[in-house]
Amino acid sequence: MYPDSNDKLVHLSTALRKAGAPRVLVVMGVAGCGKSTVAELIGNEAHWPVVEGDALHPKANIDKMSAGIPLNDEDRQPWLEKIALVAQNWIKDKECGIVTCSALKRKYRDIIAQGSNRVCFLYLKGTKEDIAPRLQSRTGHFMPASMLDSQFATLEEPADDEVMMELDVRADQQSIAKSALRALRLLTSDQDHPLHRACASPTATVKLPL
Ligand SMILES: Nc1ncnc2c1ncn2[C@@H]1O[C@H](COP(=O)(O)OP(=O)(O)OP(=O)(O)O)[C@@H](O)[C@H]1O
Ligand SMILES: O=C(O)[C@H](O)[C@@H](O)[C@H](O)[C@H](O)CO
Repeated sequence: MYPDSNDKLVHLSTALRKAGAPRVLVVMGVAGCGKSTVAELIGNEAHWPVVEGDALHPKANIDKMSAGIPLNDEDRQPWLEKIALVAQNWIKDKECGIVTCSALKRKYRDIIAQGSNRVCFLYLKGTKEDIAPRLQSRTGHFMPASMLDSQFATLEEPADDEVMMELDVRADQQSIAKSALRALRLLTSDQDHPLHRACASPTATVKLPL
């Protein structure tokens, strides 16, 4: 059993527990679930670089989403390939890094991971009711809140045989990031692993969702 089983915010897949500590984190989930926020917090704490996946979209995709039209597989293909390149370059160079990407379908995640079990998806799991208010109150972003239905319709939640960790979006962002990093660190006792660069306090408290 996963050693930190008291932490209700995280759930590790069997594939992740088998694979051990990853080198690349893909923070995934529907629009507005908190990918950029959580990726930045983990990146700051672990001293890993963060790439914002939205910055890799072709302009046509941004225009389409801004107009309230959901992307299709064909639209997403070149974008996913760029994200895959970012992830695979880190692995090839024996580096670590974090990239944000909605990665809504399993076949998208397969494109990114390219069969590597060093790539771990951090899935920010929440319901429409949890996430809609965040999108509605967010300003200055191209993604209209009206797109949330299509995001959920497209979403294929990652399964237990994928290298992934589920995180509960109902918690505050600091707790989510802290829980994720602590769980990842427990996957390796090798203190030279880049996950241990900035060690979190083992007694850090975790705020549970209401
Ligand atoms: N755990 C959280 N609790 C409350 N609010 C949060 C949490 N995480 C993020 N937020 C807020 O929700 C909004 C959406 O977060 P963020 O932009 O990080 O999501 P995202 O998944 O990156 O969105 P997108 O896919 O549209 O780029 C922001 O205003 C952010 O401050
Ligand atoms: O796959 C998709 O439909 C898109 O990538 C979106 O999810 C956005 O990139 C992003 O989340 C912006 O809000």
